[in-house]
Formats: sequence, C-alpha cells, structure tokens
Amino acid sequence: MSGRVGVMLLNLGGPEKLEDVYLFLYNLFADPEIIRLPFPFLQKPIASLIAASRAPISQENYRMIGGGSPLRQITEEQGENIENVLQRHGVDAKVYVAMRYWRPYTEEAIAQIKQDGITRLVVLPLYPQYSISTSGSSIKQLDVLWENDPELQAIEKITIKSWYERTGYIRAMNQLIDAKLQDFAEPENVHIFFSAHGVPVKYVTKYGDPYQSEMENCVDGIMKALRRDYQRYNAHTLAYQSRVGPVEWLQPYTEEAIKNLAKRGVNDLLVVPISFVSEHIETLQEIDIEYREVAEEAGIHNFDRVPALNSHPIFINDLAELVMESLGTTKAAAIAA
Ligand SMILES: C=CC1=C(C)c2cc3[nH]c(cc4nc(cc5[nH]c(cc1n2)c(C)c5CCC(=O)O)C(CCC(=O)O)=C4C)c(C)c3C=C
Ligand SMILES: [Fe+2]
Ligand SMILES: [Fe+2]
Repeated sequence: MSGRVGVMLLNLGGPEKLEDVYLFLYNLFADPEIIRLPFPFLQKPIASLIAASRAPISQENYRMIGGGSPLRQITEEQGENIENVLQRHGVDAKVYVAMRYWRPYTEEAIAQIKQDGITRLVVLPLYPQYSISTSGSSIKQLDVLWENDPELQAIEKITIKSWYERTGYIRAMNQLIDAKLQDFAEPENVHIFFSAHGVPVKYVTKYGDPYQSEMENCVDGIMKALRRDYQRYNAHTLAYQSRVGPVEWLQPYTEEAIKNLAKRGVNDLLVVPISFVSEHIETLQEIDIEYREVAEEAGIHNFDRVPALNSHPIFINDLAELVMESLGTTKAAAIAA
C-alpha cells in the first residue's frame, strides 16, 4: 500500500435547522435520480415548486424531532469511529463525509481530499442496499466530478456498491432486534415488522433498480441469523414507508400493513428500520410518532422500535473491515473505477 488513503462516506444529508428545510428539499427534488422528468430543463422549476409546497409539512415534522435532522452529527461520529478502528489496525486513513443534499456537500469533501493529497479513495455509501435514488445518485455525481477533473483522475477510486450481506452488519442488527424482543412479555409472540424507505415502483420495473430484491435478501439474511426460536415462532413482514407524490411506490405500504396486522389480531409489534443506518426524520418522527399512533388506533397495544445502528461497535468494526478488504487484494465487494 502506498500514498495517502481516504474513505468517503456517502450519505443523504438533512436540514440542520428549520430554515434549511426549503433548500434541502430543493436540492433533493432537483436531482434527476429522485424525480425523473422527460425534459431536463423543467427539473429546477419543478423542484422549486414541489419544495415550496412540501416545506411546511416537512418543517412541522422536523420541528417535532427538535428542529433539525441529527444525520450530520451521527454520520460524523460514524466517520470518527471508523477512522479510529482503521488507525488501530495500522491503516492511516482519513475519513470524509460527503452528503448529497446538505452540508458537508460532496464538493466540500472533494476539496478537502485534494488539499490532503489523498491518492487512494474508498467510496463507501452508508446505505446497506443499493438504490438508483440513493447510493446510485451519489456515485453518479462522483463519476461526473471525476470525468471533468484531471486532478481527481490521479486518485485511485474504489467504489463499494452495497454491503447488506456482511456478517458484522447482520450480527449487529440481530443484537438490536434480540434486545428489544426481550422487553416484550412474550418475545416469541412479537411480529417483527421490517420497514424500509420506499421508492416508486417504476424504479424497479422500468429502470432496473436492484433495491427491492436487495431489501428482500437483506431481510431474509437477518431473519435466518436470528436465534433459532425466533426464526421458528416469530412472524415477520417487510413493508415500505415514506411515500411522497402521486405515483405508485413499492408495496405493501407500512401504514396499511400495520392496519392489516391489527385486523388479524396482532397485538405486539416490533418495527425494524432497515434501509438506513442512522436515526433520522423517518425513524424519529414517522415511525415513533405517526406509525405508533396508527398502530395504537388500530388496536396494537405493544408497539416498539429497534434503534438505528448509529455507532454500534460491531457495525463500525465491520465497515472498517470492509474498507480494509477493498484496499487489499480482496476485490469481491468492490468495483474499481
Ligand atoms: C435508503 C433510503 C432512502 C431511499 C431509497 C430514498 C428514496 C427517496 N426519497 C425521496 C424523498 C424524500 N426523502 C426525504 C428524506 C429522507 N430520505 C432518506 C432515505 C432514502 N430516500 C432519509 C434518510 C431521509 C431523511 C434525512 C433526514 O433529514 O433525517 C425527504 C425529506 C423529508 C420529508 O419531507 O419527508 C423527501 C421528500 C424520494 C422521492 C425517493 C425516491 C425516489
Ligand atoms: Fe428519501
Ligand atoms: Fe416522511
């Protein structure tokens, strides 16, 4: 190994204050990987219209969780922890956070990487499963930056696409699920409810997004690694949340699935957020407040949620290991670009 090593953590970003919400939403909807329009010249005007109409609802949701997204702080902590594990293993790498729609923006991370003289860069999306709309969008943005900048072309870029099959990730998820199941009076009667962030159906059926199949495999992998008695007795569901706009998204929708389970007599429900590794608006507001209310109104009395991984030590160690494997001879999980 020679030269200075960098690790770039890709994430979505979130508004830090209520005043940031409009611009954050504008950045999001201006991304053609989030809203695909037939005419590119319409992207920005439509983004400002949708952002303006969604901002009041979105602001209200951020107000309910303290006035901003915790994503920056959590992602920076994850970065520091990964860096520490790498250092302990003798890998003198520096970790950078590159957010797609808020600060620190990808461009800020790139400027720092250039200044630090990084010669090898591992690009690590903080999304376990690949979607065109998340990891795909950030990876595309990097490809464009690389294409247009000879200074960047001198940096060897190793891009990891997804990593939901990693045993450390699955083990950490299982620990969190197991701990929460123990809090129920009858753990084997609890319905384990995986709730993933949705995408429009067209992404899968028309654009070939592997997101749904990776999600299904991920849930299977987690269930198969659970304690044998849970595998045997606990029923589970995968549903999709956070739909926005008029088009059809992946189904079943979380809200409907909760109501249907209540109708079938389910009384103990443990929600597992599955598409994202940090606490964020959709866990803290949508699951903890909105879906809890839906569940209680439908007659589910015992409702709980598994916390996000954040800086769970098994998870952080696993990501650091993935980085080391990508830098070494094992290229299985990585594609060199
Ligand atoms: C794997 C995770 C995610 C996928 C897939 C995804 C696709 C996707 N999202 C939108 C629209 C919105 N997303 C918003 C917030 C948001 N999205 C994710 C993750 C995924 N999105 C996260 C982690 C967050 C929250 C960040 C935070 O602040 O904590 C929002 C804004 C919030 C709101 O107003 O509800 C929108 C809008 C689309 C259209 C899409 C796929 C095409
Ligand atoms: Fe989203
Ligand atoms: Fe939402």
